[in-house]
Amino acid sequence: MQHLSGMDRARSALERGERFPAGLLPELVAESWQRCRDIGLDPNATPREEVLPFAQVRRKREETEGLRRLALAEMQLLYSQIAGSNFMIALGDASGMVLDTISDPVFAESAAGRAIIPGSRWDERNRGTNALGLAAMAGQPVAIYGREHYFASHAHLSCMAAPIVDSHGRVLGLLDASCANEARQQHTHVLVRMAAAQIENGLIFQECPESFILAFHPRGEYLDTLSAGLLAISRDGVVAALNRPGIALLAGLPAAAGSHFQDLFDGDFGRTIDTLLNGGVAAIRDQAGSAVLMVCRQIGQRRPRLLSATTVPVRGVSQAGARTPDFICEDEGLRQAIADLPEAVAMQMPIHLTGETGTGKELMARHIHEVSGREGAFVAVNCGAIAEQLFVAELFGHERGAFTNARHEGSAGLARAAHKGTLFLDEVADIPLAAQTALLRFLDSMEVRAVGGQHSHKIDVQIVSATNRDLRELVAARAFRSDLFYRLAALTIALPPLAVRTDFALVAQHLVQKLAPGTAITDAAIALLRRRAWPGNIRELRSALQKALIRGKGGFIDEAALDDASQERASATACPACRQNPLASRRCSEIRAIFAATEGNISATARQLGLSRTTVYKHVAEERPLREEGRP
Ligand SMILES: Nc1ncnc2c1ncn2[C@@H]1O[C@H](COP(=O)(O)OP(=O)(O)OP(=O)(O)O)[C@@H](O)[C@H]1O
Repeated sequence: MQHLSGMDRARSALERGERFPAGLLPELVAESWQRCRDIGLDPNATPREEVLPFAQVRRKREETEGLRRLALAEMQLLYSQIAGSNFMIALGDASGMVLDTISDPVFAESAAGRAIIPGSRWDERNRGTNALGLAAMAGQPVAIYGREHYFASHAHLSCMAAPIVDSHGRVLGLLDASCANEARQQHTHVLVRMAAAQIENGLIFQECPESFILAFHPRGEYLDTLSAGLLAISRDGVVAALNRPGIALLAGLPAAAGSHFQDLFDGDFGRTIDTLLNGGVAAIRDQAGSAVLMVCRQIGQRRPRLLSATTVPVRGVSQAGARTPDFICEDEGLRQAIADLPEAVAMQMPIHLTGETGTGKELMARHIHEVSGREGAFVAVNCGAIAEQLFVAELFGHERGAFTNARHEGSAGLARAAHKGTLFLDEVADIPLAAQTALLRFLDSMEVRAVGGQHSHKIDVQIVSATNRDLRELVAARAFRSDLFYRLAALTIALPPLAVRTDFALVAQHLVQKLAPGTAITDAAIALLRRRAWPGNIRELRSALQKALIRGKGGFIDEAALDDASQERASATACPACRQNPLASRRCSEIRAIFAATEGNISATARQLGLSRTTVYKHVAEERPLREEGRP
């Protein structure tokens, strides 16, 4: 007989409507299954995917503004801690409605990722047993692994949620990390709980600017940790707020807002504050007789002021920026295109980069220099910016007074400056014809002779060139020497336009971290940006994000922080077949917006979204006329 695991037995009891044998499931899960069954949910049915209208999401976001600002900063940090493991971090309101998500792009594209969106409701009645819904109901951290989810269709997920609670014990919101079941990591649960605790502490600072904030713990080395009790207290010694560890440490005492310092601690409030304000650590006893050490974390201000996001103590936000390398290259096509780089640079093959403006040609050239490990300098020459008559002298140098306007002391030239390094010839299509011959001669011999000089110098450089023009066309028009073209383009790498890059989300995330380390950008904001056309490519995205950072005053970028150009694209409508279903229509409008952004290119849309061309076609079929390329 086949051996059945505890979970198999529990699920089979669930499906047959029988009692769940004791001990097979965590108690919270068994109770939740029972409630779901009692309200008639069928575990094998498709869960109700209720998504509330955006106006409601916006209202909720406004109500929870302070919480959201802190939470998004923490979510961004969590994102950087667990990045690369196929997961999503969501902020929910107290009822389990999703307000914002930040996710790994792989998860965002999965069916679950597309279901956990702002406005989606994850309460038990809608989605059966799940971490967000259960944490909302139980008011405590909950992890639901795989088949513990009530609905069989959620069995591939693992979710961990922790409530964010104020000092009255009210649940203010929920933090959730969801991932593919096989990718789950034990420490994620701990990280989520820590992040929730960090937000709770942040809220105390944010909401009590006039109070002293005191940290206490029986052991000094814990005063700086999340285990420390935090106590916000007025100048008169009245407690304004306490965090959860504080309540736990003072168990049995009236540890709540409204109590007086002396109800909790055996010591004079004024004298204790004096010690603390002198930078000291106060060693006192609580009223139950336990010794604690206490320090002051905030001196209350006399008048209230608005705390800006930066004054709220948020844990090591700059780490997020440090983690990210400068060069993002997760686009599959681009990765393939650069797969041969190490061999090419080992053989010192000239590499030619093509791509529209702002697609990252110069950064790629720098990356090539890095890959080559060459010890010399990276020297960039903007070929379009040097006057024709000076080109050869600038590149190869000149002797003293070799020509009118020659620098008095002469110059070794840019090519020699790149000796043992990389010479990057940007805008190479603009090299004057006469200079092309000199360049070709140099590439053949790797020898440089300065204008007016007698001697040649052998140099050792890696050549990288770039242009956003079509060199082949220039060759055909005889504006560029064909032999030079072939010499330069031993290996050609084409940088894709931003609109078709499959790693768009990572590029956006990265740019935000470069511009403002630790600042969160939500999935919804990235989805809107992704739908836009980007003629200026990554450079244009960078300035759009810069503007969003200025507009989004909360220290994060969400949909509202984006400019009108981004919002307009959001209104792309779904196809007639999808219009009735909120989730389907959201996905469909995304497909249609990207289709528009890529100028009706079905392959590019499919590639960017990881869909088949047939699927894309289904959603855009009535958008005639399709381009040649656009036929499925
Ligand atoms: N792969 C990438 N990852 C992260 N940032 C990038 C990437 N590629 C480019 N950028 C950023 O985009 C901006 C434009 O890049 P870059 O100057 O390299 O483009 P370009 O193609 O050389 O532009 P142009 O043709 O106009 O000279 C820069 O701020 C750069 O740091």
